[in-house]
Order: sequence, then C-alpha cells, then structure tokens
Amino acid sequence: EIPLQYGADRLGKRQDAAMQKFRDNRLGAFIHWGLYAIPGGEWNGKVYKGAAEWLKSWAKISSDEWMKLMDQWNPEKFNAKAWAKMAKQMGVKYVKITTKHHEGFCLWPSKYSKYTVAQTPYKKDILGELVKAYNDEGIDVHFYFSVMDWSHPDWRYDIKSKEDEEAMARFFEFTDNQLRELAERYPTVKDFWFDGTWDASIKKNGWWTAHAEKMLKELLPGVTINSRLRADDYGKRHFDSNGHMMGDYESGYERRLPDPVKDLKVTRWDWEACMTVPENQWGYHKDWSLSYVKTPVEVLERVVHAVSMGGNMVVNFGPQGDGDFRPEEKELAAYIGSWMKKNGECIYGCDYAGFEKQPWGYYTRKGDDVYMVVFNPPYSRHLVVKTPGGTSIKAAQVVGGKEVKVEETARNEFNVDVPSALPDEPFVIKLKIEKKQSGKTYRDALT
Ligand SMILES: C[C@@H]1N[C@@H](C(=O)NCc2ccccc2)[C@H](O)[C@@H]1O
Repeated sequence: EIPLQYGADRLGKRQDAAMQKFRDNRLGAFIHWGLYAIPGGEWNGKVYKGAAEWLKSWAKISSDEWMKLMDQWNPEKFNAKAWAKMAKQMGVKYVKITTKHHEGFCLWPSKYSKYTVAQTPYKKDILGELVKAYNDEGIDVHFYFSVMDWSHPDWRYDIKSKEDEEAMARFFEFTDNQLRELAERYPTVKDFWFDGTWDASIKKNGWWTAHAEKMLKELLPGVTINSRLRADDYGKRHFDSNGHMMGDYESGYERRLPDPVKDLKVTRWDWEACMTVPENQWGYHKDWSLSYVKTPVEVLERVVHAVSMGGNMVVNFGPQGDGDFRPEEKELAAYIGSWMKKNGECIYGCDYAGFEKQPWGYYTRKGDDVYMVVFNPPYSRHLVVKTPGGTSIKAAQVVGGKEVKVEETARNEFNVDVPSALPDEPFVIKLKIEKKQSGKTYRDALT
C-alpha cells in the first residue's frame, strides 16, 4: 500500500450506535432551499432548463446582482412545524438541509458572512427553526454544506499562483469558522454532507478535507461525514489511492444507483444515494414540464433499490420561495408515507439479503426475515426465488395480508405465489427462511 497522510482513517464499516442509527434510518429527505427558489429557473424573462439552484451560473449573474435577491427573501408561507409534519407523514427518519449552497447564502445567521437570513426581511434563524421542528418530530437532521462558495472573494477553482494559495488559506479559515459555528449552534445535528469539493483547489488540499472531518468529529462525537468531502494526498476523492473509502459512507450516487447484479461490491461498505424527482432539479424550478418527472412509484422503487443493496436513499424536495411546497411534492410525500405505514418494515433497519436479483423486484433483509418487494408481478403468477446454498423457504406471507403458497421447484429454487387478488400497488411478501440443505435430491442436466 502507498503510505498516505490524508487517506482513509478507518477500514470497514463503522459499528458504533450513531452509525447504526444512520444505517437503520434508510429513508431520508433532502431540502434544497436558498435564494435560487425565488427566480425558480427564470432570469430576465428567459427560462433556463438546467438545475435551478445553478441559475446564477447559467445566466452568468454577478454575486452582487444575485445577492440582491436577499431583499425579496421573506417566505411568508414558511412554517417549520408544517414542514416537520410533512416529513413525519412521509416516513422519513432524517432530513438533509442545505445550510449553504454554492451561491453562498446562509440559512443561519452566520457571523462570518453578510449573506445570511439575518440580513433579509425574514431576519429569523430558519435553520434553527427547522432543526427544532424536525427533532421535535423525532427526525434526525443532517447538514448539507457546499465548500465551493461563489459569493466569497477568496474562493478559487484552482491554485496557480502564490496569491491563489493565500486566498484559499483565508477561504479554508472562513470555512472552518462556519463549520465550527454550525456544530456549536446546532449540536443535535447528526451528519455533514459536503458538496462542491470536486475542483482542483480542494483536490490539491487533501490535508484540509481530513482536518475538517477531524474537527467536526471532535466537536460532535458520533457525527457522520460523507466521502465526497475527502481528497487524499494525491487528490483521489471518495476512495483513497489504496482503494479505501474515506469518510463514513460513500456519497457518489447522485441521481444514479448501483446495478443490482454488476455492482454488488457496494454491499461491502455504507453508502447513501440522493435523487431528484424531475431529471435534474434540486432547487425549486417553476416549470417541471421541461424534463421527465418521476411518478411516486418510480421514486419508491429507487428507495427500495438502494436499501436492497445496503444503502440509504434521500429523496429531494425544492421548497418554493414563499416557503410552501409544490403540489407534486406534497402528493409524493403523502404516497410514500401511506406505503411506508403499511410496508415500512421492509425498509427501516433492513439491509442486502444476498439473494440473486429477480425481474419481479427487490429483496431486503432484517435478521432472519427476508422481504420480497414486488414491483413487476409476472404473468405466470409465480415469483421465482433462487436461494443461496443451504437456504430454503419455510413460509411466505403478504405483509398486512394472507399466507401465499411456496413450492420448491428445483435445487435452491422456489415459486412463491402472488396474492390471488393482485394488489394495485407494489406489495411486500415476508419470507420465513430455513438454513439447511433441502432434503430432495435434484438431478442436474447432463450437458
Ligand atoms: C446534491 C447536488 N449536488 C449539486 C451539484 O452541483 N451537482 C452537479 C455535479 C455533480 C457532480 C460533480 C459536479 C457537479 C447540486 O446542485 C445538488 O446540490
């Protein structure tokens, strides 16, 4: 192995209680909320199709011009308790909030920046209101923090001169101050999810990324940190030059998921995916007709897909400038929540089952229970299950419903019947597993 000063601090999964809670939570929500929610993708009468939270970049707007939006920041429909109720009803166990996105506007009254809620007509500490409201509902709060800060004069994309170096030194001090401020003001925060760390200016300063993780873990014992923060001695990100994951969980699956057959390697470490409902909109965009918008079932399938491979899924919400949510997002939260009420036992605290993926859907496992989450019931009305060696199925029951017939059809192969009255939504079958070699002798084909 290559000797590294700023590589992985730990090999293997973290096994402490805080990480176990992170893992067991499984389903989270992202909140992308900032000045970008006011224009909602439109500037000077032109609607930009790109991600709405990047409008400043697409429309090539100066920071001075962009920050004038602060004078309009007064979300009269914002109600932290209502947001927390919506999250509770959706069944999410945690919410990741953009404390500061690339634009540099802070949802908390940071004393290190003049671009914060304190300098807007709203005045109050939005982040503080949200942390309290979510925590009061028993929901963990995670902080999204963008290192890249388009509003800061010392931010550099690369370091090509002595003054670039000096500017980034000041920038890292500013960033340390804001991170420490967040940890000290909101000590119930459970995680920091870093973004905006892909530029050369960060890759050339792996030392700082290791320092930032260490500083937060000293301030907040148990806090989890995503792999996207980290760059090693040679600028390698997420996984160091020896192939070891940095941070506490991999955070590269943004708007994509590992393949359930080809990418089983991800089951060896902790990971969290995040997804948008339109193709690529995190912040509020006024026109969702510009791209495909996933249906609630398509969102649900991605949640199950992630958990089936031992990962978490964070579903994104982009609140409007007035502090209310668009109807599609309210409907999505309600659908997911009603499904989780009936079937959440196949998600919360569940993990990869080690069964071979089948076309009808996904497996998850909790202890000795294996769940079949069925999205595509086949015309045969039989759900084929291929069990790992030494494993057989004793019984099967629809979650919240009746037993279904199980028939052994070959060595380590079973047909599980779909319910006679086929449900009109994805359904879950709970399997009782037995660890023993099946009694029957099967003849393998002679080829
Ligand atoms: C979670 C999302 N990450 C931000 C983003 O800039 N993603 C685009 C991107 C993703 C990966 C490498 C470069 C750029 C988006 O604005 C969201 O905040």
